[in-house]
Amino acid sequence: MEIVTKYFTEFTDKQLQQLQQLQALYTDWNEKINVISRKDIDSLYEKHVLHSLSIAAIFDFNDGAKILDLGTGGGFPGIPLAIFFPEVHFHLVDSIAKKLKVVQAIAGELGLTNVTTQHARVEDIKNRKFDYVVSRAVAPLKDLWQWCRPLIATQPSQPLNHAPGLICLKGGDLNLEIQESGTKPKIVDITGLYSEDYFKEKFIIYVTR
Ligand SMILES: C[S@@+](CC[C@H](N)C(=O)[O-])C[C@H]1O[C@@H](n2cnc3c(N)ncnc32)[C@H](O)[C@@H]1O
Repeated sequence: MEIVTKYFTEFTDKQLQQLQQLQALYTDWNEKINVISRKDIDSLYEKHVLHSLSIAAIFDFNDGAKILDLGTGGGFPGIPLAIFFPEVHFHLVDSIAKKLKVVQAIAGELGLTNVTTQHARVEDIKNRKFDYVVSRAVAPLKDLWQWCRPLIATQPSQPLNHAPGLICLKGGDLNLEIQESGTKPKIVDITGLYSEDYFKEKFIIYVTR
């Protein structure tokens, strides 16, 4: 938890309480339904919460913005971002129902009223538009962009701080993946955001139309 407040200092008491609750909630739920690898549970705040919040360090989402978390798994990056941005709406989607059961329960126990969930393959979602799609560790950029492009608003409901698009967390050498995606993303190296080794060669990839 201290590792989060070392870098993010503007939390309200309510947000701090929600962040504090995460360790116990994930530990409990993970014993019933495995959503986080056992070795990662001990580094929940570093590898999952801080990594998810790197999006908040770069993007200042407007109140009222609508965000889809594609392949949220156990709720990353969606849950930490929903804590950080209580006025932004997060729709957390995954193709595995039991993972969403955990996410729904955790969002409920945290009292997050800005989170909804949907059990679906994202490419099957029709007639919905979002200002942004966020995603971590789900698929190659080519697939992510193909799946989410139809879901990204061309006419956002309000002026946005950043153009609508896909914002994904990725690591390692991404040259080939980006080349194969046919996109020209903005690449933000987040290594310098935090001093922990885990963040070496970690990037935010931002694709707009
Ligand atoms: C490796 S997990 C990552 C989970 C989470 N984003 C994280 O970083 O901890 C990938 C997740 O993406 C989901 N997924 C993969 N393809 C998907 C699709 N087409 N639509 C919805 N969910 C998908 C899987 O079910 C799985 O839960």
